[in-house]
Amino acid sequence: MSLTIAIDGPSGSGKSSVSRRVAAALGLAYLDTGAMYRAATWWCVQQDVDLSDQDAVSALVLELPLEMGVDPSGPTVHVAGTDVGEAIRESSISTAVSAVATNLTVRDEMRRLQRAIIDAERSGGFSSGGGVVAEGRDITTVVAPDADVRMLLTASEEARLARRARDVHGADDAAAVDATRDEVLRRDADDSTVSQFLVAADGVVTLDSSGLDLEGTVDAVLAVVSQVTGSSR
Ligand SMILES: Nc1ncnc2c1ncn2[C@@H]1O[C@H](COP(=O)(O)OP(=O)(O)O)[C@@H](O)[C@H]1O
Ligand SMILES: Nc1ccn([C@H]2C[C@H](O)[C@@H](COP(=O)(O)OP(=O)(O)O)O2)c(=O)n1
Repeated sequence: MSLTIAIDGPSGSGKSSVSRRVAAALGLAYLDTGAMYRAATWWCVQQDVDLSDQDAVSALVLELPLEMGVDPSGPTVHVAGTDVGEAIRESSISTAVSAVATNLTVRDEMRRLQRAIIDAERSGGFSSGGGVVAEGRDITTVVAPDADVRMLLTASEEARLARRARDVHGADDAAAVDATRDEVLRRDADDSTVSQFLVAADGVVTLDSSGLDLEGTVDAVLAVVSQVTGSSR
């Protein structure tokens, strides 16, 4: 049986880490849609385009030579044959990505690509039975509102800042948390002008991971999947 799981949430809520593990546990493909917006941003920066020039950014992204690898044990992102998996996580990209992700032509194109990948995986790409865990900001609402399981992963601002500070600066003291505010809070504010990921839409199950560790959050998602699908696969 093919299974599509859609997970949205703000920065640092744990979408990527949790979705990847859920996909591995269920033998499904894993699609990180945020990585696609990051790759588009990397490409525009590489091509020296002014990110505030909406037309120039749109034109470039419509030709984006992007390839997403969806194996949860080693997801990959290639642009024009270059492995950009690490480069797209740099702070310079995190700071710039919302300018590209709020461009509506870019969003249309990214959604088209995301639906194509999800559809291909539904009918058996990575997973023999077919299926995918796709995560981002508008997967439950716009990209795959027909997913079998739709979840909003949340966490308190404090937990999200501390997690991102540990990831980026290796510490969660006051200075590290402060240095992370722009990457988390300003970005969420900008991103939420074009996507609704702070409150669950109708039919979307909310999971607050503030008081859970990674393993506990994965287990909680798997429990929701079992409940919704009526099987533990
Ligand atoms: N309960 C939890 N759920 C998910 N991630 C957690 C949890 N506690 C700590 N973390 C850590 O927080 C970070 C979450 O980052 P990430 O998965 O990139 O979030 P997002 O994709 O939502 O921005 C990871 O380093 C992860 O290991
Ligand atoms: N479906 C999506 C996924 C991500 N985005 C945007 C919002 C984010 O600022 C960037 C990067 O997303 P990503 O999930 O990598 O962000 P995190 O750093 O994990 O919080 O892309 C989006 O607009 N729609």
